[in-house]
Amino acid sequence: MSANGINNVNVVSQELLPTPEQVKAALPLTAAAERTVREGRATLRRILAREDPRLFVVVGPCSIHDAGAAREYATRLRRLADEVAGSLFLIMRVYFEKPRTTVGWKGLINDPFMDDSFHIEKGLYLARELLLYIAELGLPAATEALDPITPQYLNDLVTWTAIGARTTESQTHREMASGLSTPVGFKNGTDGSLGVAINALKSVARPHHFLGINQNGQCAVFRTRGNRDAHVVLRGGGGRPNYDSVSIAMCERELAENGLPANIVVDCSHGNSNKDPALQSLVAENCVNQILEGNRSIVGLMLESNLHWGNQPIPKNLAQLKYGVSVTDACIDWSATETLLKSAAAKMRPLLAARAGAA
Ligand SMILES: O=C[C@H](O)[C@H](O)COP(=O)(O)O
Ligand SMILES: C=C(OP(=O)(O)O)C(=O)O
Repeated sequence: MSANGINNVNVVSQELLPTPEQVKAALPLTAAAERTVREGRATLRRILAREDPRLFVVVGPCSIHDAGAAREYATRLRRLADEVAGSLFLIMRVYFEKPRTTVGWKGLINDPFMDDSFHIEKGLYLARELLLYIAELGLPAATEALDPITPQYLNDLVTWTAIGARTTESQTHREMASGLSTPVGFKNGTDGSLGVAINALKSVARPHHFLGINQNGQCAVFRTRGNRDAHVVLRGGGGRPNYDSVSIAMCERELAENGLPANIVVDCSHGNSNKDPALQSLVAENCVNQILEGNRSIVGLMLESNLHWGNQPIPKNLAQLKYGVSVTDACIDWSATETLLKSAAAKMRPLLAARAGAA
């Protein structure tokens, strides 16, 4: 506490971080990684504009806690992405920041060693290193932007950004997203409310003026153009799913009434599967069937998937951690992921061929 008891009353300590420029100098964007990001974002924009008829799928672990397991997952997903590329555009979920309902492990950046040592500097380097590896594989990455500063360290390696259900209503996150260089998905609220996401879309498309840090780590006023590639992510909530055709039609109507493009991503996990991973494939299948029956607004899906099924609590003795198993929400395993995505791709193929023929 300061001597006068006025400042820093509740602050225990502060330490300086390397600037975004310094972290990027240590782990620079390579030509191969840049190509992945540029092409990935361009593909997404074409999907959002209906110039590419494929469905994009954000698929991967609920959270990254083990960079080695994430690399193995990325290598497998890279191969699968090629196999299904005719119908699906796969983007790996690479989530480093976890918004908690109350408290809990807040992700690899916040506490990379999962032992309450909170080595945030190490977390930033690990996150950038992993994103670089994945981009160099030629696999686009998606992440949640939770802390408004971290995109300055990482966003050049990201293809799609999420704003989570707990922060969609936050002005800080809407402002930050208005300046992001990626397409951005806003989740509906945890109570299932769509209104907060619609308001977010109306806000994020506009210019904003707000505070942030620049690449040199200095405080700066940012003036943004507005993000025109924002869309809603339906994740269910309040005890009810919202991926069914009635919910989708209601969302389409809300978007139209607010002059917003009819672009909807369905998160097959969270409130849409009542956090039961076994239900994710039913949700995905239902959405694909809606598309086959004529739906044109569902442009993307999200799946929580890992090398192995389920989840595990973080043990005190980290040697007891099971490899490739989520430490946050329960995930489907690799074999279920492969089956689900191959089946979705096969079902979509004739439709895309018919649409291509008609064009
Ligand atoms: O996706 C992950 C979780 O649903 C989110 O971080 C909230 O988790 P919690 O309710 O366990 O805190
Ligand atoms: C936290 C997440 O989801 P939501 O914001 O929908 O709860 C997530 O996707 O990791």
